[in-house]
Formats: sequence, structure tokens, C-alpha cells
Amino acid sequence: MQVDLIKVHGSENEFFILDETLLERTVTQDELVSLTQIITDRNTGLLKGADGVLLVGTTNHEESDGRMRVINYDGSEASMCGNGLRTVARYLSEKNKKNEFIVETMHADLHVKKAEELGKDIQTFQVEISPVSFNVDDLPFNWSSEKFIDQELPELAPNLRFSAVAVPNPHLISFVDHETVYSSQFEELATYLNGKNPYFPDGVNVSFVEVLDKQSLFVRTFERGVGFTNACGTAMAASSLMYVLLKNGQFEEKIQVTNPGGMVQTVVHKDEDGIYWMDLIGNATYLNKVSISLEDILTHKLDNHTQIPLNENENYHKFLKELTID
Ligand SMILES: N[C@@H](CCC[C@H](N)C(=O)O)C(=O)O
Repeated sequence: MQVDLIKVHGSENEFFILDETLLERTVTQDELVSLTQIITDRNTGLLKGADGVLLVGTTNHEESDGRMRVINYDGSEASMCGNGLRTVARYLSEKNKKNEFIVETMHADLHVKKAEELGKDIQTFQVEISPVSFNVDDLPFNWSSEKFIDQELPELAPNLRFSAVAVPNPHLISFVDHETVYSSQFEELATYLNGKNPYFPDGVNVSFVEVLDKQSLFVRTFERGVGFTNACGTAMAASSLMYVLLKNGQFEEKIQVTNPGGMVQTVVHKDEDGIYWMDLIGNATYLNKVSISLEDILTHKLDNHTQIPLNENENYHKFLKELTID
């Protein structure tokens, strides 16, 4: 069976989009896990691999226009992916010729829309990040109290304070200084919390956040199921929420969030019932269209593919130069 893929990125968090509605038959769960592990491998995968696969499918939800499933690099499934949702929003927007619609994800139907370009010729989409929960059971996080906000983990990192939040995938966030963002302590802690450990039985996305200025953050994330990525959209949204709650950031005002792969904007909202949600606004860049058979993927014959470069990354790199990140 022939499989068409699009390699995409949001802040250089890279994925292969696989539209299962175009396949002759549905892929089994085992095939999906193997396909992801094989094509995303950074050494032996397709087109230098990726951070995961975004499976686009049909939805039974009346108000949604499509469904997104997120398979991490290691084959585990995540409930959400913010950078990925922007690229799926673009894909469905072009496919269905709609600029604003709803996408079904594992736990929520989320509002997405085409947004004003962040840079010249940078396709930009805005996606909703929701629902938010501080209940430790929702991460899950084995902790003695109901919430874990701005607290120490003395046995693990006595010098740092952390907050745990599900959006709805699990995040652990710490505001740190510039040196600590790149410290070995970060990698050691995040690796430990994503292995067998008594705190996070399903692992956790760990972010170290530096406040650069008023409404301006830098976020680096070690992702569950992947490792360090260039950016994690849900982490940047969750970090923005914690910035507003703990560091005097402003609700309803744009926050600029830079990351190792680029820049996004976020807006943190709170409604009259005290419910939080965030907008995540950023690039949705196409890299290549690829065609390969499922059989070749599953037997590791990845050279048997055809691909068309989509040449959008030149503009993205110009955009990064303007941000002085490149
Ligand atoms: N990169 C994503 C998050 C992908 C899922 C994450 N690794 C998890 O397991 O929760 C994003 O942009 O949000």
C-alpha cells in the first residue's frame, strides 16, 4: 500500500503528517507504532527523521472537521501536540478550503484558524491549547497534595522550583536563569523523570524557562517520548500560563516565546468561571512531500521513496535571521 507523507515543522519541531483518509486501508496500531519508530529515527529514518507522526483522520464529532492523533518518536501516543496541531490545521485548511474550524484531539475538540503571518511568507496558524488542569492525578504525578505549583522537589533539584500542569499532556515547568537552561542538571533530571521513577509513571515534558523581558520568554523542553526538541508548543503555552500566574505576566496580551527552533506568540485567557486556556500562534511550514510503500517502510527499505522538496524553509530561515536565532 502506498503511503503519502508530508514532512512539516512548527518552530523546527518536526513531524510527518500521514492522512489515513487517503489510504487504501487503515493501518493497524502495531503498524503505526513501527512506522513511526522507523521513519522518525534521527540516524536511519526518512529524510533525517522527525520528532513524531501526526495521523490525520475522520471525526465523528459533529462540529469537528478532522481528527489528529500524535505518535511520539518512541511510538508512545500523546494526547496533544501544539506545534503539530498548527501544521495539521494548515493541512486541513488547504484540504477543506476553510480558514477557521475545529479539530478533534484525544481529549478535546480544539479551535484552530489561519492567522496573520508572523514573518514574510510564513504560513501562520493559531490553535487553542486546552483543557488545563492542575490536578496532579491528571498528569499523572504521584504527589501527596492535589496540586503542585511553584514548589521544590528537594530530593531531585533542591535549588529549583517547579509547577506541574496538564494541557492536557503533562508538563513540569521551572523558571531558571540562562546558565541553568543549558545545564547538565536539566538533562539529568528530565531523563530521570522519563525513565522508571516514582513521580511520573507515564513520563513528563520538562521545560526550563527564562524570563527575557516583560511578556517575553525563552523555553527549552525535554519532551516525553522524544528527548530535547527544538520546541514544544504545549510546553510554551503551559509556560506562558505559569508566567502569568507566578511572574506577573498579563492575561489577554501577547507573549513572545522564543525557543531553540524559532518563535511563537501565546495569549493566556481566563473566563468568568476561572477556566484557563491559551492561544498558540506560530509557523506551519512544509518541508517535503514523500511517497513510499508501507511494506518498504516496515522492512526498512527507506531508500525506495520519491520526494518533492517544498522549498518553504528558505523563508523560514530568513524569518529566523530577523529574530537573530539562526
Ligand atoms: N511537541 C509537542 C508535544 C508532543 C507530545 C509530547 N511529547 C507528549 O508526550 O506529551 C507540542 O508541540 O506540544
